[in-house]
Amino acid sequence: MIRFEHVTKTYQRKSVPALADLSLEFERGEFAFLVGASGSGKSTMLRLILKETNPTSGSIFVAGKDLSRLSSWKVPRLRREIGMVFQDFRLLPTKTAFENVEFALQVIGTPRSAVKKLVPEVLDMVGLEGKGQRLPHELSGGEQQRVAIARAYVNRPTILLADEPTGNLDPETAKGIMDILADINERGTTVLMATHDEKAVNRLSKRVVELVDGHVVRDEMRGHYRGAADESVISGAVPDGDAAGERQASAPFPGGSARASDVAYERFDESASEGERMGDLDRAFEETDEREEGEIA
Ligand SMILES: Nc1ncnc2c1ncn2[C@@H]1O[C@H](COP(=O)(O)OP(=O)(O)OP(=O)(O)O)[C@@H](O)[C@H]1O
Repeated sequence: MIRFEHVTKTYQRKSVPALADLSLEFERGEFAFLVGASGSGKSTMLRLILKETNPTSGSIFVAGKDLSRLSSWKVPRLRREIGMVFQDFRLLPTKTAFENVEFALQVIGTPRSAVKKLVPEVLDMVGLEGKGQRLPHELSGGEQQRVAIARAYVNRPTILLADEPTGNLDPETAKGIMDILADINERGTTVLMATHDEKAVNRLSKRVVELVDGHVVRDEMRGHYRGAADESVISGAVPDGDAAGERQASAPFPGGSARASDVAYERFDESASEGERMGDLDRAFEETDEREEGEIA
């Protein structure tokens, strides 16, 4: 369903690759978490799947298509097969919950009769029955994320990508959101979720892929948020060998060895590039202007 073959991605003006020789496959219908420190490459993986940006080298296959061979006019069609959910919801503020979801169908030319049927159905599915006429600011954070999920799922994408969807939510609200994502996965959609939400990962017990500096350091089928190496860091034990030492030095989470200054720099870089990221749904269907990044498409 999604395959990365020796993918390296180096952004312009960066000496270190965001992803380095990454090879990984996600099967149809799978639910996988991407975990790792800020700047480890999780969002870059999601952007590559959406063809928002291109790899520097290597190949990516999504739903049977080699993205490097996908002509630009076919990119919107690719994105129709992929729903996307963000940490900050990205709803259109002047449109109601119903209209936000409706808009996703309108831009792909769905007939009015189908829109009328599908929007209430999906709003019910995410637990928003009776709240379709509310504007985003009249909804709680959890409810806004439900609208965003409804919008991403309304045309039944084969893949749902979620970038820290519970990052702005309290644990109980986050749990509700995770239940919806699990339900969507049960219905056959492949779900890939980048997250720092330890509880969500541990509760669902799905595949966990951990990235450190653009490398996969762990890939477990029924994984937990922290791997065995992280636990040894927390308990103070120092693993033997260079690789283990290096891994520990890059440990993403509390344990005494996370490189706080590096993380801060990465966050700074990210905020600089925030404008390049995918915005509201209307922009999501537009072609990526790779020239802004100075990349060769
Ligand atoms: N558009 C961009 N231009 C330049 N560098 C970028 C861009 N996007 C990401 N990077 C850099 O690529 C690296 C990986 O970033 P990425 O956003 O993929 O990490 P992440 O694991 O998703 O982080 P977070 O958990 O904070 O979302 C970082 O060093 C980051 O600064």
